[in-house]
Amino acid sequence: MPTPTPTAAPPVTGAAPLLRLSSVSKRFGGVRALTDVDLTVAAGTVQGLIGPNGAGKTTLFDIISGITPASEGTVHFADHDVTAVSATRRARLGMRRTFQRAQVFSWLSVEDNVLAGLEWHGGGGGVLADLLSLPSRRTLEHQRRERVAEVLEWCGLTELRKVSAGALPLGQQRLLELARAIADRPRLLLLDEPTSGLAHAESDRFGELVLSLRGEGCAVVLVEHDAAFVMRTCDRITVLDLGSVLAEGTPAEIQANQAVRDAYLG
Ligand SMILES: Nc1ncnc2c1ncn2[C@@H]1O[C@H](COP(=O)(O)OP(=O)(O)OP(=O)(O)O)[C@@H](O)[C@H]1O
Repeated sequence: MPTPTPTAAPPVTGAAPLLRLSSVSKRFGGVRALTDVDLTVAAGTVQGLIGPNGAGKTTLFDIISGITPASEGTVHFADHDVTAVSATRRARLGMRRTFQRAQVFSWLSVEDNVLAGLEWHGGGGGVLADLLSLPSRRTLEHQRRERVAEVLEWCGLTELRKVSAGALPLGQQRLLELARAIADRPRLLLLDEPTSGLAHAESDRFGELVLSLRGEGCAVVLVEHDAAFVMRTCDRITVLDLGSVLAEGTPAEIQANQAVRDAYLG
């Protein structure tokens, strides 16, 4: 069956902020990695985060996802103050993240990788329900399998579903990581250098999938070094330099910003 081409829907406008960072700073000993960073991301929009090496992008991602605590400032997500909330709890609220180095369970099949993205809600009755194969458990299992099939089709991975994830080339591992991240319909997706190491066609496809997610109301924040990808995929862009926000605006505004050109785009 041919893979359906995801349609790039327009951004959802007028939405309340889903993610809001206020005056976030981060120190590592004597190193100031971030200083007074504000960031607001609405549902159904794609926000790019760019800046030179060492600007603080990864640190900001770590703070948003809860891997690293901020030294100062607050993080609000989905109407909750999550500043002091664990990464696991943030994930339960609907936050998902991919990493600079694609992280897949290499020993599992492609479809089991995506299934793993759904498993963590628990099995509706636990081990006992499994042992007794209760109808509620069978229904849940069926729904999960259906969702996995849907996501694999959407990411163009259906024909590879039985293949070990570790045997996939990088481009398909990135798609698989995305498939696992979106299986549970996240509200916010954080993508760390999603096109790194991808061929042009793969990166184009990745961009289409991101725009399609946006059309479904998912907010996406992406750190990316490929400026062309950022310009065509993002609704708004935040430029970090030396740990501070240098500029924020639409791709056109960022492209025309002289300070940004000097510091980053050249
Ligand atoms: N765990 C740490 N301990 C000490 N310093 C750190 C730590 N993590 C990051 N830094 C420093 O914080 C600053 C920001 O680093 P960060 O990795 O967030 O930048 P980046 O924009 O993601 O860079 P790149 O584009 O190279 O990935 C750098 O000066 C870095 O050396």
